[in-house]
Order: sequence, then structure tokens, then C-alpha cells
Amino acid sequence: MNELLILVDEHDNEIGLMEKMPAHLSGRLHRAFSVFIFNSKEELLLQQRADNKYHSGGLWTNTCCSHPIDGEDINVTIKKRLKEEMGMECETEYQFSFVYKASLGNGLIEHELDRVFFGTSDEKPVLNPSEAKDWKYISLDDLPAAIKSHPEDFSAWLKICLPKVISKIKENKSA
Ligand SMILES: C=C(C)CCOP(=O)(O)OP(=O)(O)O
Ligand SMILES: [Mg+2]
Ligand SMILES: [Mn+2]
Repeated sequence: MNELLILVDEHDNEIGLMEKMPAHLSGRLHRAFSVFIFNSKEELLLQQRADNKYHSGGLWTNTCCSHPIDGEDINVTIKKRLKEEMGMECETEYQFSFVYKASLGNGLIEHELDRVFFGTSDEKPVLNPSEAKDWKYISLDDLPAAIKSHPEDFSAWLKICLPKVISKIKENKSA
């Protein structure tokens, strides 16, 4: 795997490029994106990561995540990655960004400036087994309690950004 991530400072200024593994071993801040797809009942489509992912294998998380590619429009990368991971085609819209740092076991550290995108689709996923092993819909009324009762089953970044996702949805509705 020779995938280059975009290193940034906390103001999202590009600093350079680094390969995926060294970037996650050193905990250098880099760009990422997290996609949240909802169905028409406003349930969130969760992805269960494949067991053999480099980190957070087997954990439940938002619909699709990856890292932007240097020189490629992030909307193009999102489209490709949503297709590759979940077999889905869906328009997505930028919502907000957040920074987090989390140790994920086996020496890997996620330290990301993560851009969050929302989309709506009733399309059923067709999973790529090297990326995802299961999917399910869950209402945002039920997800916080599910995380509270089994925190070990969910990704670090989902737990960190979920309150912001819920506030953003409320804000979008009242706008
Ligand atoms: C929010 C996060 C964790 C971005 C990285 O996502 P992945 O770990 O799923 O990255 P890919 O292997 O799919 O590129
Ligand atoms: Mg991914
Ligand atoms: Mn990362």
C-alpha cells in the first residue's frame, strides 16, 4: 500500500505528504473525511469495519471514512470511496470539521482534521468485504444509548463526533 496522506497544521494548512502507515504510527495530524448517510426515515447507515482493517477492525462506525487524496477534489474521492466500501452512489454535502486524536491499539494513532459530510439514500449497501463486514440502520435517538451500553463496539471518532452530528442535524432543520 503506497497511499499518501495530507499532513496539515491545526488551521488546515498543508504541511506535506506522508504514507498512511507512518502517519498513523507517528500520530501526525492529517486530513480525513467521514460520511454519514441517512435513509428517508432519518436513520443513520452504520458500517461495521472489516476485521482486517489496519485499525478499528470489527467496530461499528459511520457509513464511510477515508483520507482525501492530494490533488483530487474531495467530492470525487468521497464518491469513489463510498462506491468502493459500500457499493453506493449518493450525493454528499459538507457539514463541519473537527480535530481529534485517539490511540487505537496496535501502536496506531488517529490524529485527524476530519471533514464531515451528510447524504440521504435508501439504496441498500453492497459491501466490499475487505472494507466492511456488515451494515445496519439506527435512529439517532437510539445510537447514543447503544454506544453507552457497548462503547467497545464503536469507533473512537464516531463517539467523539456524534454529539456534533446530532446538533448539526437540529441546526439544519431549524434553518
Ligand atoms: C475517520 C477516519 C478514521 C478516516 C480514515 O478512515 P479509514 O480508516 O476507513 O480509511 P481507509 O482505509 O478507508 O482509507
Ligand atoms: Mg474507510
Ligand atoms: Mn487517518
